[in-house]
Amino acid sequence: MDTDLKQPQLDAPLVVRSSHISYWLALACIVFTVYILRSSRNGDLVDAPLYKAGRLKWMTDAENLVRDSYNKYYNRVYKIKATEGIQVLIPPKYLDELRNLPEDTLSSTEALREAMLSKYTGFCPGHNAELLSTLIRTKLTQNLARLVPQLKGELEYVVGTEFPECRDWTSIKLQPFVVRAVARMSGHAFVGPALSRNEEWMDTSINYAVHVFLAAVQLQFFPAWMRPAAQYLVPHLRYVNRDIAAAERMVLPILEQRLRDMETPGFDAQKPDDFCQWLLESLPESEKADVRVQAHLQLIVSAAAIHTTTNLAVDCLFDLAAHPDVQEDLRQEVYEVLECDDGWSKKESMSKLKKMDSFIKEVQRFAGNVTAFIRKVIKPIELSDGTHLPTGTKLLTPLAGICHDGDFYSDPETFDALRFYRLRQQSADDANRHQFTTMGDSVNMHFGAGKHACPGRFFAGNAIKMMLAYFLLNYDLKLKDGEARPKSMMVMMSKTPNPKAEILFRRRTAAA
Ligand code: HEM
Repeated sequence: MDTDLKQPQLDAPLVVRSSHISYWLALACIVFTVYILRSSRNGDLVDAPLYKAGRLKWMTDAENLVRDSYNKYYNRVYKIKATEGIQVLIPPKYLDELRNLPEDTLSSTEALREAMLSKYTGFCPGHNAELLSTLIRTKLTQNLARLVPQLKGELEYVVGTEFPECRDWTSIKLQPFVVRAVARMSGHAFVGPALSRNEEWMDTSINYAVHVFLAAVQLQFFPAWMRPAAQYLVPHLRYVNRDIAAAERMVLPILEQRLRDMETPGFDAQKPDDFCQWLLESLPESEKADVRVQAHLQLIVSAAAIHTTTNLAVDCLFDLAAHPDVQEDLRQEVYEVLECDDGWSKKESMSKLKKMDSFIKEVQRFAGNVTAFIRKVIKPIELSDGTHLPTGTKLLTPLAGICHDGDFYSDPETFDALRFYRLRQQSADDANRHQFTTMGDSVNMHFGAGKHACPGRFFAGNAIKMMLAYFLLNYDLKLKDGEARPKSMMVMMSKTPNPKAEILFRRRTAAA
């Protein structure tokens, strides 16, 4: 039986449906093709070998090119000329020299501003960037255990209202459902329950990132000198502005209510525990009540959280469907940790899901992004091998190559769900070193490195574990007959699960 998800909300005009996404991706590809066929005049001042591949190939096959170039120039600094001009690829052995350089020497913010054309798209948290990361790292991460029952409630609600019953095996297009589930769960933690179930908020928080990305792609089509005028020709910039206006309109009453409540005696004892409240307590006095600041930061945090977490959750569900034996193993662990002895309400439960943690990390090794550590050189840098990186150089690490390097992973081409679980058994140090959220070496780069490493990875890890646990307890999963695990899609350097791919679900109680 093939069933499309029951999603009345998809009729709302602001939602980017998966067919629309395909349309815009196709448009983006055409625009980019024209762009890359124009000759690039990017400076090429770094003395390192250039890996040659057609720029069109970079648009569709970047993963294989990164892996091939990594192996070809093993342990050496090299250059590629991809869709964004010349970029310098840094192998793991040089990352220790770079990861902790100050922002005024090697900048993550500048690299992001350039890639997202923030001058036009407005996509940048600006002077509140550090505050944003600090609040995620402290308030959100410290509250994870307390948030579990609330997020579980959101998950049950979204499954109850939008997921088919699946009495028998039912084919489900997964990505459109998961993105809404993740948006609800994150919305609860970010903007609070009053807005997290509001359809317009859902649409806006999901679509803002897509609109920014597509606006940046369209703007790239024009040379820099034309952009001040060309910005008015870019339809997605209008959508971005519309998202911002909608967010401000929706956040305003929440903000006003909070400000009134904060004047009420006894408010502290029952104050809401969400990003909106933490911002109110931490923003500079002049910005606390400024709805433009609050709404913009809410959109930025949603953009950072929703699609990244969705992609990995979808990939995990695809891999569960492809590996029924892993389903059984993980289901048993979930049952023991969460279902017995009221585990859902215990602080340490999510970290006790060690097999699942290993599985998610292994899925990310195969399906995660192909590059990481996007940086721009602000002051010239000299690497220990003598390579000179002048001001303006754009850096990346070849993550897809690192993830399949036999020096770092035994039998690297084999998907081994319990690989990191076993490594964790080796010693107390290893128990910490091989967790999904662990960083600090030059190999675990899926969450970046150094000061700008992803502060939201603990929240993402928890949300994904909850979702997998919920599906394992309540459903069996399998691939459609005769089909292989759905392949990821490459859009320039970004890798995403196929938004149209379907797998089969059957409710376990119905099957029993
Ligand atoms: C599986 C899910 C996620 C992945 C793969 C991911 C990945 C990343 C990566 C690669 C970076 C750049 C790090 C660097 O360049 O060093 C980053 C930055 C960031 N992420 Fe995540 N992320 C995820 C989920 C989240 C979530 C759930 C949040 C919010 C709760 C979040 C908030 C941020 C923020 C604010 C930054 C910017 C940090 C800074 O520049 O200081 N991310 N993320």
